[in-house]
Amino acid sequence: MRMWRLVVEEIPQNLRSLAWTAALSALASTTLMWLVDEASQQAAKGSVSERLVLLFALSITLFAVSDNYVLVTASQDAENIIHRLRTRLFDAVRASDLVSVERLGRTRLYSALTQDTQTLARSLPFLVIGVQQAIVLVFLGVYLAWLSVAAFVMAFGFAIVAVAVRYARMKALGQAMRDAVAAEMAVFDGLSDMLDGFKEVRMSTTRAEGLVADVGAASAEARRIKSRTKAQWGWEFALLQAMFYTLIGLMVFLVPLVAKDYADVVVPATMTALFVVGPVGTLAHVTPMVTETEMALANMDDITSQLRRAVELRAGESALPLSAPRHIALQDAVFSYADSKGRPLFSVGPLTLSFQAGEITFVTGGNGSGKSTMLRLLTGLAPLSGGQMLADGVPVAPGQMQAYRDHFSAIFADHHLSRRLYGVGAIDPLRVEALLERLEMTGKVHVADGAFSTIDLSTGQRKRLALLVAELEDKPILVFDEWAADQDPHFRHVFYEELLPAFKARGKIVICVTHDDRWFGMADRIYHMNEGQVMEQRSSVTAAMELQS
Ligand SMILES: Nc1ncnc2c1ncn2[C@@H]1O[C@H](COP(=O)(O)OP(=O)(O)OP(=O)(O)O)[C@@H](O)[C@H]1O
Repeated sequence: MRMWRLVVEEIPQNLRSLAWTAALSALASTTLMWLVDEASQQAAKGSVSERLVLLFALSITLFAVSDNYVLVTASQDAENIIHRLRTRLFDAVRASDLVSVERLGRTRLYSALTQDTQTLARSLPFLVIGVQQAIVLVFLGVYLAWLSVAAFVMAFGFAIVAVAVRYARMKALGQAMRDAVAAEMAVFDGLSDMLDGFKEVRMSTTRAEGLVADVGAASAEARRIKSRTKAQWGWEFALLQAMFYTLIGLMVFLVPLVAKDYADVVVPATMTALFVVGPVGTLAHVTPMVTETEMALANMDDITSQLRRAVELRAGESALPLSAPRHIALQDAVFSYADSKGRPLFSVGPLTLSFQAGEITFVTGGNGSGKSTMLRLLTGLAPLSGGQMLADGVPVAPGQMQAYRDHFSAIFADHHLSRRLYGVGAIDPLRVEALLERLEMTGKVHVADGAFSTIDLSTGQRKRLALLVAELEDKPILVFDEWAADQDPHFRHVFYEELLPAFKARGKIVICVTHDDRWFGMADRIYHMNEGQVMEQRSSVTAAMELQS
């Protein structure tokens, strides 16, 4: 059972104290039941002793204190477990490759981090209570068996049937619950579409209607499945209550037929049966949570292991150092996107390209020709399925991949700008000021406490801030994927004629995906891509000859 394994692995230090306190709390509730029984018998004979009252008060205190400890510890442990699972998931995402993360999709990752962790937070404390109530049942069972074996067989035969029926029903509902989760995911997908594409949705009534209809249908499906399962729960709940009354009936009508002493056996047995009802009800309530928790854990395990598989393929990536290269290249590099069944979709290669320090290389090509895919390979974000990656003429070893990636500052077409300037070390305010001025962003944004004052800016302005971060990072290789496409003509000019040559003069390897043919003359080398293949249109030799002529 995943749940048990998780608890044993994650919170071994509290397991023993939890078990002891749960047993103590169970002992206190059983003592309470026995005291009620004793007190009623004493009351029937005249008066109740003060000792019983004192014991009663002590048992209640013990019960309250131990129950509180169990609940608080279990809830805190649940949060600890969730924190560790989340951190593990973050680490797995971080260490995985881009293709695996894209294949999983945002919706699945979000739902694991929200819905599944919520299920765990809700159910883990209840499951501990379930264990505690099971201990109460054991104590009650011993007491009942001591009173009357017949009463014990009736009560516990009944309890086992009640919990088993509930568990079997929940197992049968497993598929329905999985369908409900799938429908919930479709709702999440629709919500992402609506929020990410809010402008597009707002701009078209028919698009908005289509989207809302789809989300509505998914939500209605989730409602239909959940209502159906809840209707069944309703019936089961009513049946369970009816069974409890039947149990009391058995105690008062059947037990007297087999027990000799009515006052000493039937009354306490009926009382005990009444106390059995609570724990059995709790167990019946908690049992479905086992299925829910197992499903949530299975989903989180599946996601983590999918990501880990990608990590294992590239095990030990961050182990070896790699000094800043002056020359990088792809040699006969091959890569294919694959669908969920592993069938190849778009392929690139074999690609052979090289990039030199102190040179500007442009990569051109039509939409969908494979430029961004080539950049993913060159930057080590997607794994090569053939060929190799060279740094200073030497193949980059698997153990050097992270060190290799760390030499890049890349601004991809879909660049994400964080407000905080992560990983740039100590920030020199004067240098930041100068950079903001150079990027013509003075007065619009400033940097304070390691963060931009705002990133609510235009797309072009955000890309300028990304360039500022790249400047601060001062890495030897710079990659710009259609960076200038979002800039105005004036700043395009600044980019191609001032910023790129400045990077080149500082000995950087500059790689630029661009459609701006007006500035093709600025490149030392131009590669053109077409349907996943590459050809060199201008080498550094031809560029030098062009300059001379
Ligand atoms: N994550 C992905 N999964 C499957 N196929 C993909 C994925 N990303 C891109 N592709 C496919 O790879 C092909 C090349 O895409 P790529 O983004 O590399 O082209 P590009 O030259 O950069 O295009 P553009 O100029 O439009 O940005 C496309 O036909 C696209 O269908």
